[in-house]
Amino acid sequence: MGITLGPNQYGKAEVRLVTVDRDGPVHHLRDLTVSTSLRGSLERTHLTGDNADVVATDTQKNTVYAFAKDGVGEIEDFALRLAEHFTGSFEHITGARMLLSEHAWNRIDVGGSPHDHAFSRPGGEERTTAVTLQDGKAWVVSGLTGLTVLKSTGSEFHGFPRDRYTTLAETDDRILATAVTARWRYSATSGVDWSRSFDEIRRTLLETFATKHSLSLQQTLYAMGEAVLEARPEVAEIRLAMPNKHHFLVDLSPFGLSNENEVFHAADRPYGLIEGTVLRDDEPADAAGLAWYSLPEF
Ligand SMILES: O=c1[nH]c(=O)c2[nH]c(=O)[nH]c2[nH]1
Repeated sequence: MGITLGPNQYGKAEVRLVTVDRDGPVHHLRDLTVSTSLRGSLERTHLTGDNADVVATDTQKNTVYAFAKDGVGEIEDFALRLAEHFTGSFEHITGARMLLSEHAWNRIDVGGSPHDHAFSRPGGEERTTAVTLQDGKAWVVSGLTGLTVLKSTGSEFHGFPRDRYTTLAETDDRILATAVTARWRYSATSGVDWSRSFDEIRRTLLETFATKHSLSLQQTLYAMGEAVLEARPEVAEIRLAMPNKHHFLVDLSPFGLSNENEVFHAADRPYGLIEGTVLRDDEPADAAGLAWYSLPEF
């Protein structure tokens, strides 16, 4: 009984591509996950390890980023462009399957107007509360998780120490993106319009993220907490956990292309994790230890 190679395909799965159309002050953002698969006469690599017919998956990934430089357009058109390129350029590649998904972003509303370069991702967000009642005392710690936001400019990061392990380039213009987890402790457990308070705190967090020019995510975190405490007297203390969802500029120079903050690799992990508490001067940090005990993230 003979053994033979059946149907097969190979490619780069889940290329995380973010593009920013910076033609003017109003930026247009696209966020895609692209998976490429190529099919064809691929017996040689499977049966003998001869890779003469194998378009490396790394090449496929680079092609996705390089093609994005010309603009993505409709995902159907982008997928067709890629498929036609792969099948048209390599003799042994006779088929291509491109799987694309697009992740939606909405403009953040600031003072009733859509912001030029700050976005939030719809969905995935939760409103939370943790009520603790012990020994006759009560605390309400409310919050939100999964508030995913991104600004395509207005963020810098430089001036950090350099040692022999530092490779990060300084930047005066980068994408800043995070998924905010916020928990705030109310100074009272009655007489608060919980719903209105939540809406106003959320709005303040979003507007501050959008409008505060950022020199670090830490600075943005503090500014967001400070703005909430300034605007909402019912809040005694706010804690924020903000992962730095890195967007790395793709080096397109090997392909003879420039990249002026247009094409990014949205990295999944590792991520920076910036956490901090913002509280009032007269509020000792551990005044409500029981309220915070064992809450996720804090
Ligand atoms: O805003 C930032 N804060 C950091 O602490 C940090 N560290 C890093 O590598 N990038 C950044 N960005």
